[in-house]
Parts: sequence; C-alpha cells; structure tokens
Amino acid sequence: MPVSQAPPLVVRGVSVALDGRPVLRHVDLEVAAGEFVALLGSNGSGKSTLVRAAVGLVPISSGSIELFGTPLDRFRDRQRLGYVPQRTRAVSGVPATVREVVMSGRLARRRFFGWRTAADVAAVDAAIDRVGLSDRSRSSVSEMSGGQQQRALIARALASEAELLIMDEPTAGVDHDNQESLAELLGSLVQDGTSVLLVAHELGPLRPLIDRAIVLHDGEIEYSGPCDAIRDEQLTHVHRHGGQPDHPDGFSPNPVGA
Ligand SMILES: Nc1ncnc2c1ncn2[C@@H]1O[C@H](COP(=O)(O)OP(=O)(O)OP(=O)(O)O)[C@@H](O)[C@H]1O
Repeated sequence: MPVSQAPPLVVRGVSVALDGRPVLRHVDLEVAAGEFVALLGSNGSGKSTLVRAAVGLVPISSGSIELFGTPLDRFRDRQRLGYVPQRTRAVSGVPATVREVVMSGRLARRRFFGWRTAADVAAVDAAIDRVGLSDRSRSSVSEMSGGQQQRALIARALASEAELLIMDEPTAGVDHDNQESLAELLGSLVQDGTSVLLVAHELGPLRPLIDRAIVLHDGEIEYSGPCDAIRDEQLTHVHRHGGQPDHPDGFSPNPVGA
C-alpha cells in the first residue's frame, strides 16, 4: 500500500455550528500514516460531527481540513478514504445484500459509470473474504446481526482499498465476541499500513490497538494522549472542571489495566 508523506488527516482550528449552535470549537486533530486514533467522549460531545466534517459531510465555519496533504475542498482521491458511518444511519431498512453494499465501495474508483470490471469483482470478493462474510455474501444486510452489518460496512471501505479508515462507533451494539473479531480485523489492517480514526464509547478489545486517544467534551478537545490513562467506565462521565486541558479531571495519570 502506498504511504504518502503528508499525514492522512489534519484538522486545524475547526469550528462547526449546527442550527446556529456551536457544536465544535477550534478542534485540532491529526492522524499520522499508520496511526490508530480513538475519538472518545460522552453523548453529544461532537464526535460524529467531527468525523462527518472530516469527510466533508458537514460544513465547517472556520479552520481547515486536509486529507493526504490536500485541502478537503480540492481532495479528489476519494478511494483513499474509507468512511464507515454509524451502522444505524447506514443500513436501517436497506434491502441490499452484502455483495451490493460492498460493491458500492468500488464506485469511488470509477471514472465513469459503467459495467463493473474483473478488478471490481476481485476486490469485492477479497474484501468480503477478509471480513469473514463469504458465506453470507448474498444475505440481506438488514437481516444480519450488528457485528455482521459492521463487517459488511468495513468490507465496503476495504473494497475501495482505502488508506485511511474513518469509523463512527463500529463497536456500538456489537457483542463482546464480535468486538474481538472486529479488533482482530482492524489489527491486521493496521499491520498492512492502514490508518484509522475510530469513534467509540468504550475501548474494550480495541484498546491494545490504539496509539492515541482523544477525548472530546462539549465540542472541545479535553484530552489527547495514551489510552492507558483512560478507563472505559470513565468515558460516560467525562466532566470538565477547569484545570489543564490535556489532563481532564477523573482521568488517572497512572496506567490502569484494560
Ligand atoms: N443535524 C443537526 N442539527 C442540529 N444539531 C445537531 C445535528 N446533529 C447533531 N447535532 C447536535 O450536535 C451535538 C453533537 O452531536 P454529535 O452527534 O456530533 O455527538 P456525538 O459525540 O457523536 O454523540 P453520540 O455519542 O451520542 O453519537 C449534539 O448536541 C447534537 O444534538
């Protein structure tokens, strides 16, 4: 996989207002090549808005976003970016099969609409195989379990041969065993050089993969650093009481076990 010199994602001083209300305030975030970054924070802190802004789905009111060194509004290599939206947003009520969903991941690579090529079919087969859904490829995504749906969405991003995966809560509603197989899959992708930005409510089996955790609170970065200072049960109780911005109250300075 080609490794570009510029970081896959650089967000600088980004603010977003939705319905006239500030949702993100001067957020800085960078994902380096090959890095696995977790974006954490309580409900409504702005995590989804930040990743949606990073892929151009939400307009920013100030700041800048660069993908692989190119400003977002001039970024054309969409296939280098794999966005995996929240499962509930992406698949509820969709009667498509796994194969159809994954094939849609090839669209970003095509210059013109046309018949799918042998390369498209091979990439789709490989992506479905990689996420372990070969025996379910003709199944309707809406009838599958949460973990299987999540794997189908990841396969869609893999089919485009993305170098940066941006995933919004891939572990939400997924049981522990399936979270473990998801972690295994993501671990193998990172080993192959894929960079990951992942929104999560709890780290669980993903914890050993994470290079850096970022905690958002009320639209601002509250913590950026190693995740060994963060316990899962703290993530739903992140409060700011002043103090140093890089060390939120309630976060143990000492590493704790997973
Ligand atoms: N389309 C919208 N219009 C207006 N306000 C919105 C919109 N989308 C989100 N918001 C508000 O922006 C804030 C941040 O929402 P966002 O979904 O980014 O948070 P989150 O951290 O991802 O939350 P969760 O963990 O619950 O998914 C919330 O207060 C939410 O109500």
